[in-house]
Amino acid sequence: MKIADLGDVKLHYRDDGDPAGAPVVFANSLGTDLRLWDQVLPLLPQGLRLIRYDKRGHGLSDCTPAPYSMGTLVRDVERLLDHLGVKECVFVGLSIGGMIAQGLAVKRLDLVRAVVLSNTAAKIGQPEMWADRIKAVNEGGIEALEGPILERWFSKPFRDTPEFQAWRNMLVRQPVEGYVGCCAAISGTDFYTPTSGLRLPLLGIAGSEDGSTPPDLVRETVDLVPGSKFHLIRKAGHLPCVEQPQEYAEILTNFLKEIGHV
Ligand SMILES: O=C(O)CC1=CCC(=O)O1
Repeated sequence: MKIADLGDVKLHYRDDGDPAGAPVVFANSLGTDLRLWDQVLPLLPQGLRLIRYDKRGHGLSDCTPAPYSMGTLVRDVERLLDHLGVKECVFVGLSIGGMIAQGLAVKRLDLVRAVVLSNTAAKIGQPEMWADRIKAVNEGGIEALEGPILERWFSKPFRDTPEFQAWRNMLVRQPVEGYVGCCAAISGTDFYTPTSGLRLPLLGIAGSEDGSTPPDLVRETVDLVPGSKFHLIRKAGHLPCVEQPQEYAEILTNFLKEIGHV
């Protein structure tokens, strides 16, 4: 098991693939851990260095007291990548992971040469909505909201599969502190202006059934950066890397090839 001790927080991460290969870094969504990418990584080309991590309050990383700020979450991965000696990675971020991707790209262009913004936006939801969610989860646990969350995460057919139950388990076992900590970080984030200034290769990915960050919202952010590409995955909700891993890996592979990362 790999743990990076960053002083105020210890982060759990995995560093797979070719240690000398071009790095690709993956950041997970709210309420999920690095297993989010389990089905995609084996389908990517050989020769890449594949790094993923559990953000603060999630998975096996430390769960520090809420609330968190987006600045803290960006600084965590910045320090993790410095610790690992990573430069010029392709950063793939899903949902809050995609917000972290935007924040990191704006701050550290030496670390990020291209971004994949999956099921994310420069701004997700309104502060009132996040305040309601934080209150509901603090009072009733994640189970209080699991139904609507899982409906946003997955398309109806997927919710009838045995695999669905495992993802539900991941969600409801998520520590409340880490969950509401990250809700606060999302609530306080509006990256429209900084993201508009980015000039780097960018691929946007959306899921046709995504109830959290619908395709039009993802597209709006992707279009802030001239020359960006956009791909809609059908028959998938907020987590297309889970529902359609083959297509997800294919789109990502094509992008990595186009920008000469493989
Ligand atoms: O729970 C949701 O609505 C999905 C989600 C929003 C931000 C994130 O990271 O996941």
